[in-house]
Amino acid sequence: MNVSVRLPERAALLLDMDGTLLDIAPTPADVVVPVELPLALVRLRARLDDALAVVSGRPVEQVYDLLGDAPYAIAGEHGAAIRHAPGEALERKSLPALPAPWIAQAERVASGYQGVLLERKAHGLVLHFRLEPQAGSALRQALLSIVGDANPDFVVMAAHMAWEVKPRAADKGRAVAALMARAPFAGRVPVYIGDDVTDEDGMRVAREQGGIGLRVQEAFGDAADVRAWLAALAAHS
Ligand SMILES: O=P(O)(O)OC[C@H]1O[C@H](O[C@H]2O[C@H](CO)[C@@H](O)[C@H](O)[C@H]2O)[C@H](O)[C@@H](O)[C@@H]1O
Repeated sequence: MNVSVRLPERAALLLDMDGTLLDIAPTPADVVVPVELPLALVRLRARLDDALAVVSGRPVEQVYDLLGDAPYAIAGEHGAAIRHAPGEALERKSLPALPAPWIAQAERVASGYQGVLLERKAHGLVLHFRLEPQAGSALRQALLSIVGDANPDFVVMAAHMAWEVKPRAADKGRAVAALMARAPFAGRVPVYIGDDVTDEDGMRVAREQGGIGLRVQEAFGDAADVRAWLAALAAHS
């Protein structure tokens, strides 16, 4: 794909991870980080005076394990936790705990399928059905009956071949706002790139702050195209 996206002057890059920087893999543990990616991010980070963040649904620790300090800041669990700078302690939002009976119920649901994975997060859980796609709608119904469709604290959110129970108060829009309020992001033009439902909040806040929100599928094609674009930008740094 011929990508013609131009980075504005004084941009801040806010990048989703799975499906944007990394190709989607059969399971969350199977993702592969191409060797060139951290190198390109490090060069871009220098060009942007450190204003480069990864904003992920994964816990911050997992993003760090995969990308190290290539991104200056990392927002994890859809903004529930933010590491604002390399080596800094995590800033955690005060969020409700996932009720223990929900976890037990979700475990029971997952155990009814061979190919369904239950992923736990500090304030949520995910049922992955990529290995058993036909389970998708039954899993959604099961989670909705566990959580309810109007719970004030938690929501069942669609993700790529997965359903996630997450706190309503954690979203990528709030993560972008929190990042953009501090150095080295403050005063820059946010450019948010993402591919999933959860990324729509990040794109919206980037646009509200005078920046750009780009959907991978429309602006680039796929994650390999995003990486090629980042590598080209880095090469011209
Ligand atoms: O916000 P992101 O960085 O894009 O993270 C979103 C979710 O990514 C992971 O799940 C997704 O990617 C897996 C690996 O490619 C894939 O197997 C799965 O089907 C996708 O849903 C991760 O496991 C979740 O915790 C993230 O919320």
